[in-house]
Amino acid sequence: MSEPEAAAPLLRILGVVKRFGEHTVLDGIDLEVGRHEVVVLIGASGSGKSTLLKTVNLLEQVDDGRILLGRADAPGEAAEDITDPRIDADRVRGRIGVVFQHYNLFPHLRVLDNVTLAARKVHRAGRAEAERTGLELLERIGLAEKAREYPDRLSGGQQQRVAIARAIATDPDLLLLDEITSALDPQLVGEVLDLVRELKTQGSTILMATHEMSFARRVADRVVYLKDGRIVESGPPAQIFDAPEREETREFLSRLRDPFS
Ligand SMILES: Nc1ncnc2c1ncn2[C@@H]1O[C@H](COP(=O)(O)OP(=O)(O)OP(=O)(O)O)[C@@H](O)[C@H]1O
Repeated sequence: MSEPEAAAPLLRILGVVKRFGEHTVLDGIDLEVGRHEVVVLIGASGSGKSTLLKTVNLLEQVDDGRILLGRADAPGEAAEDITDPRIDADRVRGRIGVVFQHYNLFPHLRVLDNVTLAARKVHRAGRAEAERTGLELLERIGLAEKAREYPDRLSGGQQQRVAIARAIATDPDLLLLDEITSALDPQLVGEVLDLVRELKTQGSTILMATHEMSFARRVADRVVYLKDGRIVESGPPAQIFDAPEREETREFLSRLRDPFS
């Protein structure tokens, strides 16, 4: 499918359905993520947030619908149907940076090598070039002095920032962040939040899932409330958190203990 207009969204999720056996986990999801937009998925445990991110990253195959991914650096170029079964999944994954709840850094590799590994594999960058870029990235996230350390010498928040640096080292078109703060002590959440906000300022396009409403409020351009695999409501944080239009959204938020501090 061709997307000639410069303003075409970077990501278009069109009627996506995902079933596990009899259980329909994504029930016709339509969602667009604009260039440089930060879209945050919220919803109860089991509502389908992670599964949606996994369909975009091709870790799960859709049962119906399509997902189109454009190029960040070439807005006029045709978006690619990444759900086309003939697609090279590894190549598509190389266009998408992913960070999960658990940082998944390689414990036997120093911080710098963790950051450069993907860049070297995906882009076949030489060691010297990858290290230069890796050090710049570590500088950007304020961890240059940890470049030669092993991950277990870093706090959880620092490890998660390294995982984010690793995800952006390949200069991906899209970043997927799945519950990246839920394994962190509350006092470490702020430093990860600051980094995500910085990425946003620098123009990254981000689709993320979180249970932390304060995080969603502070970083999202748009918040999407998912319930039972359907989008109930989507809008700017002020709408969703202060004046939700749907009763179901209001009920979900009122059940949460997080007071959006
Ligand atoms: N591989 C799988 N096989 C079978 N069922 C699955 C699989 N992965 C997810 N599910 C089910 O799909 C539903 C949605 O799960 P998902 O992890 O997407 O929810 P979530 O909103 O991300 O939840 P949480 O907030 O707890 O991470 C759940 O009922 C889950 O048990």
